[in-house]
Amino acid sequence: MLSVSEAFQLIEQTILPASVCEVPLSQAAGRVSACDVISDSDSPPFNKALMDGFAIRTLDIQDDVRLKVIERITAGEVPQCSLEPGTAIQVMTGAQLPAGTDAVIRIEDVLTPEEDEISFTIDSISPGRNVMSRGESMQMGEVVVACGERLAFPKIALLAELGRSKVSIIPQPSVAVLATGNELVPIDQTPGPGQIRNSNETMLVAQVENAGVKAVPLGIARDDRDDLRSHMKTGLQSDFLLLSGGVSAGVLDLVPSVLAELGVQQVFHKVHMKPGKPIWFGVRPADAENSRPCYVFGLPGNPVSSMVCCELFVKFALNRIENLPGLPAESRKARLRQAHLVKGDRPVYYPARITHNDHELTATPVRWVGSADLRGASEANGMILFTPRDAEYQENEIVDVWKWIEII
Ligand SMILES: Nc1nc2c(c(=O)[nH]1)N[C@H]1C(S)=C(S)[C@@H](COP(=O)(O)OP(=O)(O)OC[C@H]3O[C@@H](n4cnc5c(N)ncnc54)[C@H](O)[C@@H]3O)O[C@H]1N2
Ligand code: MOO
Repeated sequence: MLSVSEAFQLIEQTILPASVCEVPLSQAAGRVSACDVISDSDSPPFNKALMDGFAIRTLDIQDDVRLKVIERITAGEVPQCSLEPGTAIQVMTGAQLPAGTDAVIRIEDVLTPEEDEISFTIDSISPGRNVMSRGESMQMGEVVVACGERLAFPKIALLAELGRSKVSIIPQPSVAVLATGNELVPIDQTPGPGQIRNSNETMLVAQVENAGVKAVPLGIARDDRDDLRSHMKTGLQSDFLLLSGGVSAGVLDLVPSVLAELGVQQVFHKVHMKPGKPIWFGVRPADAENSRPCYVFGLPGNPVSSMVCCELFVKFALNRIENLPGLPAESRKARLRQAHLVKGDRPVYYPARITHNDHELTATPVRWVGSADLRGASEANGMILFTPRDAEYQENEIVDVWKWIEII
């Protein structure tokens, strides 16, 4: 059976990074930049007042003084006067500092703020006080966004400051999620005898969205060739189709054969891991009707199998199409907080609480009884990899972990 690392290699070889496109900056949040962005200007573009007050030249001032106010400049205005000894220019926050001035006295620090004259004490001034110098924040020629960087709101704001109203990005892949199974009912219904709610669909949509990509739920397909075929046809119009259920050895596990009928070529089926062993992956190549390939994951129906396979393989695939490095590269080292015995011969991706403690990560396995135990896994924010071995894993050993969720 395929190993997890062989499965990663096959996914990497099969998925081609998407072509670059140019979009308005307003549509770029969350996307990956397809090029380096180099600043074409200094920021601020001029020496700038950071407080409402009076611009002065500190060198001219020897003692506590009175100065004559010769001009008033608000943000957006350009200074007209130049400073003479014994004068000051009133400035508002954001205004360009007049030539020859090098500090701003805050209006609160002026002793007698009269219409055209001010007085203040020498200790309220020093060169550069309340001033941001030209280029102090950013210099022309600096790389401010690296190719391959995800554009979160701080970088979007910086690109706006730079006037990049259009940016080159890797487009967001489209993802469809389809649950399969006769036993499933929608989550707003009460299951009848032998039935359960379709929790995997909502879970997978949330997981994909946690990776910064929108996913469209397609509902439930019954374990029936015609119903599977018609639902799958819709899903195959996306860049990714995530299926859950129907990939192991049961009489109604029809997913692989219906996918084959629809021209989806199997890349692998079954990986030596727990949970998630029956995972299926394939591709419907681009053809006359479809300009782009569709990559299909048949995720095992057990909720935690689907969850773990999505965290490992689907997220790796999403990163690959966005031309990003990703899992397994994102594994980290953590100190195990309690002894753990691995049963069986498959590497186990075990749900765990990963926390930051002082200067290191620690990992505590949650109480979990297997791939159908969603309640146990719901206490986890990540997973520990336990590779099989005879000896028990000891408390304080260093293990490989993946954090699923950054904020908890
Ligand atoms: N003879 C064998 N039996 C099984 C094997 C095997 O190798 N040989 N593998 C086991 C493993 S491991 C897993 S995992 C499951 C995966 O099976 P399927 O992908 O075929 O999934 P189903 O049989 O359809 O369902 C399994 C389980 O999950 C529940 N389920 C399915 N869909 C959902 C959903 N959308 N939301 C919530 N729960 C769902 C379903 O009711 C079943 O309880 O197969 C083992 N069997
Ligand atoms: O490996 Mo399965 O995924 O045990 O439930």
